[in-house]
Amino acid sequence: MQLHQLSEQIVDRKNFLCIGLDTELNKIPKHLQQQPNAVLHFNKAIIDATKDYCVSYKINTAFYEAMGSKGWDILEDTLHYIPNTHFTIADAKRGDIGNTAAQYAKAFFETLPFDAVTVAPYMGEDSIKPFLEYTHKTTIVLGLTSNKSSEDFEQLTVLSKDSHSSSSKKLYELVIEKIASWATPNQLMFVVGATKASEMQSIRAIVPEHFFLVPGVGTQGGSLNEVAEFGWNNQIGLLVNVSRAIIYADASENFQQMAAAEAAKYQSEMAEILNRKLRL
Ligand SMILES: O=C(O)c1cc(=O)[nH]c(=O)n1[C@@H]1O[C@H](COP(=O)(O)O)[C@@H](O)[C@H]1O
Repeated sequence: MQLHQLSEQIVDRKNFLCIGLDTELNKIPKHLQQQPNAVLHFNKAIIDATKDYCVSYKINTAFYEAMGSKGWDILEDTLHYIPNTHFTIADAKRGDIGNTAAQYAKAFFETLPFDAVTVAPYMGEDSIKPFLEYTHKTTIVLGLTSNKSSEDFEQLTVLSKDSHSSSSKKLYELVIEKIASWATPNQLMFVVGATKASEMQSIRAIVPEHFFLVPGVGTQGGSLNEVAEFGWNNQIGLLVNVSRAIIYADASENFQQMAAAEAAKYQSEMAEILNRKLRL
């Protein structure tokens, strides 16, 4: 699925919710933990329960890599279980020199049929371009991340020079501005954390047309209304990820109903925002 199709799904399904499948064996309901292939079983149950309330699933590869080769099989089986009406993201945060980046791109876009992959931009152009060569896929670049440590590097003020002038900017602003010139908004998204909603407005001014992947609503405390207030663009432009607050909504035998109820709550808040914004 490409980004224009994701926009259509958002309007049709009346939500811009991405559910993060950050599954850990010791956090899933106790009664499932002893079953063979418990993590896959849990993921399928969560997808069955929530697919009507979201438009996307994000599989954070770390949770599967941590399980060894069995984990990679579960990741693959989970991906194939997701309906093709949903936008699929490999949250892998890759970033390496050109020939290695080309192998990462092949891994997530060819060997595995993900629609999108997250990448870390700090090794520069040759680490991103191999992903952008897949013009029918989406590359999601970390912009301003939701964690406190984004202060360490992303938020540093740097001097930006070209042949005519120099000005000071935040490093993440420079990164977003430069990378936006490497591909069209049809194949490029930026991660902007929901915990950084106030900065979202100035990022929108740099990239008015791009989709943002917005993690940090839910357990990390970001506000959905603030995200909609500051991150909205004229094509909606927002995909909000929630992981733990939905998938671990309940640890009892009712976990599916409770995950569905939590996802439905986000969906209806988003439907209200869409109604309000699209009427303007
Ligand atoms: O790229 C991401 O998805 C990401 C970027 C970021 O700035 N902050 C962030 O939390 N994430 C991811 O988004 C998910 C957030 O999970 P919850 O806090 O449980 O909703 C995790 O998979 C994180 O790795």
